[in-house]
Amino acid sequence: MYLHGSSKINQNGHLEIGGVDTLELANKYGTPLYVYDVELIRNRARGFKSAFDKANVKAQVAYASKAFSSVAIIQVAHEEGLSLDVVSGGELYTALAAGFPASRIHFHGNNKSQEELRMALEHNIGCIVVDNFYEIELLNSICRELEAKAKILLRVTPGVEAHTHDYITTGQEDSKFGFDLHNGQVEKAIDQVLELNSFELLGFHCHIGSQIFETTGFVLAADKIFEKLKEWKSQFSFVPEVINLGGGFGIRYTEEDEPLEPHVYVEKIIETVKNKITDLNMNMPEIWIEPGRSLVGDAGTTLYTVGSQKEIPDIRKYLAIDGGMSDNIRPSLYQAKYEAALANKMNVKHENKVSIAGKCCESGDMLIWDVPLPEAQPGDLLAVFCTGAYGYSMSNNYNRIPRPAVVFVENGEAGLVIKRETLEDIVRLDLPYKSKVMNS
Ligand SMILES: Cc1ncc(COP(=O)(O)O)c(C=O)c1O
Ligand SMILES: N[C@@H](CCCC[NH3+])C(=O)O
Repeated sequence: MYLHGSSKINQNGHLEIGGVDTLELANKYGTPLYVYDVELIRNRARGFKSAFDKANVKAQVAYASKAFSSVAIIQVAHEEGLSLDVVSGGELYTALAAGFPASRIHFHGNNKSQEELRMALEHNIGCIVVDNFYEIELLNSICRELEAKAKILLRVTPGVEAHTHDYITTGQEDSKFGFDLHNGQVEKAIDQVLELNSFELLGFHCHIGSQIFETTGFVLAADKIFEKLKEWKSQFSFVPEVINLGGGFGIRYTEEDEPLEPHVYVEKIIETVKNKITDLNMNMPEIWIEPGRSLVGDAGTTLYTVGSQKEIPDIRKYLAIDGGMSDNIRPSLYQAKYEAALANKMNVKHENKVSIAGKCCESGDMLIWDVPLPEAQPGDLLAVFCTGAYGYSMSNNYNRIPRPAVVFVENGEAGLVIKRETLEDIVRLDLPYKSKVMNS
């Protein structure tokens, strides 16, 4: 059994995270419960940051808050000196509510609304990552109205796509994001933004995919961008201050995954950029990266209470838990794989294969197929590991199931950071039809 970060088996044979017994957590806060190992998040953040510091390279490590956004995690990101990537007014609002410095917030998205762009400008955020021609027009008109100047990166699509273990390079990448690097779109965008007073162009951004286990894709993407920088230097007399190579660094969900340490990705990126600038006789740009999953993914564990079981002789045993695709949609959406254990029976051999079913009214609501566990009883506590990224952030109220609570643990202490939704919350936004008709 692989235990991440500070997780261990304690004297009672229970799973302990951050020095806290998970049974105590389940008793106190109920299940399903997301538990985050804060020390592990801090270590990951320091792994990325210190690799830049050691090389004496100016950098920003921006936490991609889509992986898990809440006031508390953003406060931790701030404490660790990270920057922040947001992709919506909601994520931006959360960041501001957490007191995150606006100057270190970067705003992404392929269809930012007028309201979102206005909010970003009014708070004078650090950078808007402009995605398309419509956004150039829209942002320009809002900048004029507010008499503001926007610091921007242009998002480019380099034609490198990571498929976790390998890469394809395509002439013209089929992506909804960014300006294509190969068909003149980027040149047209640079030309437009350099002409307009509304913009201060800092540089370029690209993101090649997620859950990537090698450095090859980042090197390929940097190669392609730097090839172009040479042309743009003579064409526009423009040399970027910032190159943002996105996120996508992989983590270990199961034994099939073999991620690299954060510093390995960073060192390779620095080496590549340094070689390129020497070739081009250019100053070293600031390097920005945007890890999401690799900061919070394996720091998250979901605790569930075991309920019903169904055995189909010679076929399969189903074990149902008190959550499912409403709190973790990744298995249904991406056939994502996870490992699990019975948190109250950690020293009992995990050797009976069972399949973990959620409680939603959907046959596809299966969390894990064929996972080895001890003989389980109703009331046992199931821990599903590595659920910290895109778990809570993609949770939903399917079947009107309230979303779980979230707890942070560190140094033997636990703190509730997101309350469990209640049944009252479920109907909070509902209005009776008849009275609405009568009142209107
Ligand atoms: C633009 C951008 N930056 C950063 C990320 C974070 O990716 P990950 O969570 O894989 O690090 C994503 C998501 O894939 C993204 O689209
Ligand atoms: N939500 C995806 C990753 C999306 C990355 C954001 N662009 C996942 O859970 O793996």
